Amino acid sequence: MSTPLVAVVMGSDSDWSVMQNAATALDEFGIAYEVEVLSAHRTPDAMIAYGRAAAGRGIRAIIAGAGGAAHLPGMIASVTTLPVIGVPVPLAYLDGMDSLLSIVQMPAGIPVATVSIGGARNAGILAARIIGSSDAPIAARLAAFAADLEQQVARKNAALKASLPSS
Ligand SMILES: Nc1c(C(=O)O)ncn1[C@@H]1O[C@H](COP(=O)(O)O)[C@@H](O)[C@H]1O
Repeated sequence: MSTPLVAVVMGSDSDWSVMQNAATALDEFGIAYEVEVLSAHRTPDAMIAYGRAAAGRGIRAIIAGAGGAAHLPGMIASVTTLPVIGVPVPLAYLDGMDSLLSIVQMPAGIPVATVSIGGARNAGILAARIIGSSDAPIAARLAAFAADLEQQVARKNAALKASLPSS
């Protein structure tokens, strides 16, 4: 197994149904990652130790997802210089708005790159872009991925037009 380059962390195992989409995206780009449940609220000492050690272990980006009072992404960002991508996880109440606002409104100096509510797939792709900025094979896979998306739109556009009565 290759050394993980990305850490996918989450406040609870209950976040996995959302966060697994980040892992799937990383798999698609062939990027090794590790997964960890950590909580700024429930396991503060372990969370800080993990954040402090991550860069030294070769991790290059951290994806952190949490729901509700989502302090995990910001707290992890405060104990590392690695880029941190925050994923607001929607819970039963407030539709994830509480999580989004908890993650996105960071004080200047400690950035968290926040994706959309439930947007773990984009978090995985953004981490791939971070790795790809200094890794030519990953950058090539990202370019091929973007070209494929473009072709998909062209195909759908053609199918839509062909389905119109005037066609
Ligand atoms: N927001 C946080 C943090 C944190 O920010 O440190 N730790 C757990 N949680 C969140 O609590 C929610 C409910 O957790 P449980 O399902 O375990 O009760 C999860 O979405 C988790 O991310």
